[in-house]
Amino acid sequence: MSKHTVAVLGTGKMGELVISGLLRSGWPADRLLATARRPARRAELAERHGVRVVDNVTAAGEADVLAIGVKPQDAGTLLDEIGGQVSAGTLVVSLCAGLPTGFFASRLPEGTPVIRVMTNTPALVDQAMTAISAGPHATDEHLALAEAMFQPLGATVRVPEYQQDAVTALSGSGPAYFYLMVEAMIDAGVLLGLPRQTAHELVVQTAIGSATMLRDSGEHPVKLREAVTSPAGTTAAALRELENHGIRAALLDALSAARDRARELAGQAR
Ligand SMILES: NC(=O)C1=CN([C@@H]2O[C@H](COP(=O)(O)OP(=O)(O)OC[C@H]3O[C@@H](n4cnc5c(N)ncnc54)[C@H](OP(=O)(O)O)[C@@H]3O)[C@@H](O)[C@H]2O)C=CC1
Ligand SMILES: O=C(O)[C@@H]1CCC=N1
Repeated sequence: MSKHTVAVLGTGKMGELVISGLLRSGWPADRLLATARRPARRAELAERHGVRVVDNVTAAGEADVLAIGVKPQDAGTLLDEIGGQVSAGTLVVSLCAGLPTGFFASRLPEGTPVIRVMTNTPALVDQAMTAISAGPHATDEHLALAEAMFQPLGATVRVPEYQQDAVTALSGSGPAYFYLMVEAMIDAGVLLGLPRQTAHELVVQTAIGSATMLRDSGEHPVKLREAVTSPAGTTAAALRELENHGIRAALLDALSAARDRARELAGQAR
């Protein structure tokens, strides 16, 4: 795969995760390019990762894989800038929430292959969940290349593009839901009189243990929950309160809102 040159256009949080993950996986730094808007950010990226930071037009002309790391609202402007540099031999990989591959295809030369990817921030620790969809002109070879780029960052799955807004709601935004839960549990521990640091340690290790069991035991979460829930015990008392407060309904509404917001972002992008 190292024969390809990857440029990340708009290297913010996600773009930097892609670059650092590729470097950790052994991708040669001289086959990576980054672009950024602010001079301070450009200098930071060059110093931190040893990659060449160039302007968007240079990157689009030199690289044969363009990873689009800007916010959905900024993608149209970026495509206007680079459109003339892109050829049918360039693979465009969008990291953007909401934007369909057609958004890119309609602004790039006819025949440009486009792939849509939804990854998440645990890429920082090589535990990302990345869903990959083929758009116009993307072949199996292009999908394999996108997979090779994201596999070092964690797990990958191929999904039909129509599922990507739901994926975004579930795993793209998902880390934030878990962090909110952890934050609230730590506060609850403090309310019950535990020192904050102790509460933090207890909750984080419980989250890691629970996640590891979910992944490694092969058991359904219901079974794992039942094993914790003793008759007339403490867990049942807590779960009743969570249900009283509508935790399931809250999650159904929250994820629907995230999915709807992804659609709105697509509608608003120019
Ligand atoms: N954060 C997350 O958990 C996830 C985000 N995504 C998607 O990833 C994309 C990036 O998100 P995220 O990394 O969080 O956002 P960031 O704001 O951290 O990164 C976007 C970067 O793009 C830069 N930028 C904007 N316009 C240009 C341009 N014309 N040329 C060069 N650089 C430009 C911005 O520069 P400046 O800082 O100077 O404004 C910024 O550094 C979004 O489309 C988002 O939907 C997908 C999955 C998860
Ligand atoms: O909040 C967002 O719009 C981005 C996309 C998924 C996670 N963060």
